[in-house]
Amino acid sequence: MTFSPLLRVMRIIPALPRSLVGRVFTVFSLTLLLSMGTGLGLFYRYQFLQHIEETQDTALTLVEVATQTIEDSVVIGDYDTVKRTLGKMLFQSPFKRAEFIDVGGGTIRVDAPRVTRALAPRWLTARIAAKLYDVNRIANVGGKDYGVVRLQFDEEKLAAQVWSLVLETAGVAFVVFVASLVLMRTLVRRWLDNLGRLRSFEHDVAAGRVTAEAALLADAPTEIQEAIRAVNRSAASLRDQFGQRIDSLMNSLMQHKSAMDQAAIVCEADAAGAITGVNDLFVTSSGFTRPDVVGQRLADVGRPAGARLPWQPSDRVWNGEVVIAGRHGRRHWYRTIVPMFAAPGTVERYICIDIDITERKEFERTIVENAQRQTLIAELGRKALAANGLDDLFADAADAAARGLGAACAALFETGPDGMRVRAGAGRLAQSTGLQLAGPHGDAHVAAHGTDAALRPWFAPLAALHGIDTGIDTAIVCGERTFGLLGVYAARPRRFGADDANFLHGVANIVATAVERQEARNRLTYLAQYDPLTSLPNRRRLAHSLEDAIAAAARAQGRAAVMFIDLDRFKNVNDMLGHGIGDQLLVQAAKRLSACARADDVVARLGGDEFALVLPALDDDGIAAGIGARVIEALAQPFYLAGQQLFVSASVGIATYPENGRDAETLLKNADTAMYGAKNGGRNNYQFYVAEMHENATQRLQTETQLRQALERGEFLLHYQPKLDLATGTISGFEALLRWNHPQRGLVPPLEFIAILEDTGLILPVGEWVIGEVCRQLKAWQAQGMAVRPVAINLSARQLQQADLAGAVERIVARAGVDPALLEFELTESMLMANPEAAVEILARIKALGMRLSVDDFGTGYSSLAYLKRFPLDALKIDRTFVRDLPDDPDDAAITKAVIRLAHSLSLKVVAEGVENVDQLRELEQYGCDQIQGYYVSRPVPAQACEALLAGTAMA
Ligand SMILES: Nc1nc2c(ncn2[C@@H]2O[C@H](COP(=O)(O)OP(=O)(O)OP(=O)(O)O)[C@@H](O)[C@H]2O)c(=O)[nH]1
Repeated sequence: MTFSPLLRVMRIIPALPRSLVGRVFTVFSLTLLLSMGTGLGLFYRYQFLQHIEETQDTALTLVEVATQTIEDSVVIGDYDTVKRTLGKMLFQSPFKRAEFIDVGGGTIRVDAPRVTRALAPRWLTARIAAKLYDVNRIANVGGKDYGVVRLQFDEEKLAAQVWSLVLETAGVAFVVFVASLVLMRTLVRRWLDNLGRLRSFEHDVAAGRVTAEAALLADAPTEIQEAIRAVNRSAASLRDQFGQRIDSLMNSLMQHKSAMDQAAIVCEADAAGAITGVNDLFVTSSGFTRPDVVGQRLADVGRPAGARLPWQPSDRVWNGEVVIAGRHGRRHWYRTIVPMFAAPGTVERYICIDIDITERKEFERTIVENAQRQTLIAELGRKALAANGLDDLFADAADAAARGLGAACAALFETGPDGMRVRAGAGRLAQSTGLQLAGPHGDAHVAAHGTDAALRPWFAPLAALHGIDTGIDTAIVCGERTFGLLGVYAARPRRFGADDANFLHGVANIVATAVERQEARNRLTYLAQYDPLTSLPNRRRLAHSLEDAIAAAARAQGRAAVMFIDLDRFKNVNDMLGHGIGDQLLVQAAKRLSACARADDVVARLGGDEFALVLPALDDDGIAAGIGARVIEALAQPFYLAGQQLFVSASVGIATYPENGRDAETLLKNADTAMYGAKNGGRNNYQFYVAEMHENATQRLQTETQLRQALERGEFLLHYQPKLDLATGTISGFEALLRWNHPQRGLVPPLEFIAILEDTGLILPVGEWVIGEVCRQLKAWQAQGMAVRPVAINLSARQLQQADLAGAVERIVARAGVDPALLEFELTESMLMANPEAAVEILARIKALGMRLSVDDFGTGYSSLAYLKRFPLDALKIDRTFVRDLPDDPDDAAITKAVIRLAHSLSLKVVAEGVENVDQLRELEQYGCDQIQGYYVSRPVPAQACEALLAGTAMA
C-alpha cells in the first residue's frame, strides 16, 4: 500500500461538514484534541518515569534505613522489632510486602493492609510491574550477613496513584478543551454571522430593494469585512449597470408596448378570465367602450370560429379565430391568449392579443365566393351551349342566380306586351313559372336595377305570397332589345353588393346570348324558307309548295300552274333611285301580288325582282289567265315611293301541269321561259308557255353568247344617217347607228340585239367602241379632205349611269384628236327624266367638253319643263310617231308645232325624225322645224357613202 498520510487526510476532506463553522469547529477540535493528547501523553510518560524512579529511590532509601534499624535486632534475634520495623516500613508506602529472610531461610514477612483502591487499567499495572523491581538489602553486621531485607512493590497501588493522576489531568484537560471549543465556536459563529447577513442582503435584492447593502458587525474579521465590502461594491456596480440596462429595457418595453398597442388589439384578463383592461385599438376596432367589456368574461367577448369550444382559463397558450359581434358589425379576429405566471403553475393573469383579420376573411370569402360563382357561370355557359330549348336553360339560370347569391329564390321574367311573365323560377318561386304579372313592359321599365333598391311594384304580389323582403335584378339585353329580367330575392333584409350585381349580370348575359343564339337559329330556319325583305316564301319553299300542288293535282288528276313574274326595267329603279327605294318597291309589289292570289295560292319571291305564284287546283287556263291579268294590272299601277310616282310594269310567264311539265323544276323553268316570251313581247304582259318559246329562249341565249364575242371579232360597224338643214338644204350632220355584221346571218336588225346589249350590260364597252369609231371615222374623213359634219351618237340609259361617262368620253376624244364640236350625243327623254338632277350634272360636264347635246324621241316621255330649261341642250328630236301622220293628223301637227315653239323658246334647234316624204317636209318647214332626218333624206349608209351624200346635197 503506497498511500501517504497526506493523501489519507485529503480523502477525509470530503467527509468534513459542509458549513464553514462545522469545518472550522471540526478542524479546531481535532487540532486541539491532537495537541492536548500529545501534551498529556508526553506529560504522563514523564510523570510515570519520574514516579517510578522516585519510588525506586524511596524504596532503596527505605530499605537501607530499615536494614540498619533491624541489624541490631537481627544480631540479637529480636525478631519482633524486626517485624515491627518491617511493619512500619509498609505504612503509607508503595510496598505491599516487607520480608526479612535470614540466612537460614527463616522469613519474617509483613503484608501491607489491603485497601480498596480505584482500579487502574491492567496495562498500566502491568507496565508499572515491569518497570519496578523488588528491593533487597543484606543485613550485615560486622561483616556478617544475617539475612536479607526484601521489599515488594505494590504495583496496583502505584498504578492507582498514576491512574488517578491521569484522570485528574485528563479531566482538567477536557474541561479546558470543551471551554476552548465553546469559545471558538461562539467567536467563529459571530464572525461568520457577517456572511449570514449576505442572505438577508440577497432577500432584499430579490424583494426589489436594489439599494440594499450587506451590513457588517464592528468586530467582523478583516477578511470578511473585505469580502462583504467587495460584495457591496459589486452590487453597487451591478446596480449601476443594471439600472442603465433596466432603464433601456423599460424604454424598449414601453416602445414595444406602444407598438403593440398600435398594431394589435390587446386586452388583459385576471386569473379567472375576467377582462381587466383593453387598449385603444380594442375599443376602436370592436366599437365597445371600456365599461362595456371590463369585467366581462374574456370567453364571452368573441365566439370561436368553427366548432371550437370557447376559451377557458388555463395555463396553456390559446390560439384561434374568434368572431366579434361588435358595434361595427361582425369582425374576425385572430386571438392569442397567453397566461402570465406568478409562480410556476400559478397563473396570475392573461394577456390576449387579437389581430383584426376581417378584411382578409372578407377577401378570402370573396375569392371563394367568386370561384363558386365562376364555376356556376362556366357550368351555365356550358349548359347554354348544349341547350336545345330555352326553358331548361332559364330554369338553370334562375337556379344558378339564386345559388350564386345564396338567396332564397330567383326568377327569370320575360317582358311581353301584357307585362312580365315568369319564364322560370328557383326556390320559392319555382312554382310561379308561367305566371303572368300585370306589370310594365318594354325596355324602359326593366333597365338595370340598383343593388339595394326596393322591390319593383309589379313584383309585390309575388313578394307578399312568398314572404320576400328584398331583391336585386338585372335586365337580359339581347342586342338592342331587352328580353326580360333576372331577379334574385331574399326573405330577410339584405344589401346586395356590386359583386352580386356583376355575377347576376354575368348570368343574364349568358341567358341573353342563349336567347340571341336561339333567335338566330330560328331566324336561320326562317331565312332558309322565307325571304327576309318581303316575308314571302323563298325559292326553296316555293319548290316544296309547287311539288305539293303537283302531287295534289296528280292525285286528283287535275291541273296546277305556276306563274313566273319579273318586274320590267327594275334595274333602272335601283340605279336611279337607289337600292333602298328598290327594296320598298319590291315590298309593295309583293303585297300587290299577294292581293292578287287566291286563298290557296302561294306567292313567293325567287330573288331580285322575280316572283312566282303557285296556283294549285286549276280548273282551266282561264283562271290562270285571269290571275295573270290581275297581276299585270296590279303592278302597272303607279308606286308612290320617296315622294314620287313610279311606274313599273311586269312580265309574267305561266306554265301548267301536266302540259308544260310534270315536276316542279321543269314547270318553273318553263314559266321562266314564258316570262321571257312576255319580255320579248314588249313587256307588261303575260304569256302561257308554248314549246317555241323554248327555242326563242335558246336563240336569245345563243345571240347573247355571240354578242359577247362580237366586239373582239370586229363584227360591229356603224352606219350614218344624215340630217338635212331645211334652211340651207344641206346636210348639217349625221347620226351614227350601230350595226352587227353576223358572220352567218349577215347584218342583224338592231331590234334583235340592241336590247340584249343593254340587258347584258355589253352596251357599255360597245358604247365606248362607238364613240371611238366615230372619232376614227371623222379623222379618216378629214384625212380624205372631206368637209366633215357633226356626228350624233346615241347614249343608252346604262351609259348615262356609268360612273364617269364624261371622263371616258373626254379620254376617247382626246386620244383620237378630234374636235369635240364635231360630236353630238343623243339621249332619250325618259333617260333624262329618270334622274334629272344627275342628268343635269353629267350633261353639264359633257357640254363643257365642247360637245353638242340633243334629246331623242322627244314627246314620248314626261319631260318637266323646269328641267328641260336646266339641261344644257342644243336640240330636240321630235319622235317619229308625231311625224308619221303629218300633215293629216291635226293632233300630231299641233304637238309638233308646240314642240317646235317650245324648243325655239328655249333656243334649241328642232330635228324631226322619221321624215319619209315631201309633204311631211313641207309641213315641218312651215312649222319652222330646223332639220329633218329620215328616209326622205337618206337611209343610214356606210361611212364610205357619206362623202357622196355630202357632195349630192351640196350640189342640190
Ligand atoms: N332593290 C333591290 N334590288 C335587287 C334585289 N335583288 C336584285 N336586285 C336588282 O334587281 C335588278 C334585276 O334586274 P333584271 O331583272 O335583271 O333586269 P330589269 O332591269 O328588271 O330588266 P328586265 O327584267 O329585262 O325588264 C338588278 O339590278 C339587281 O341588282 C333586292 O333585293 N333589292
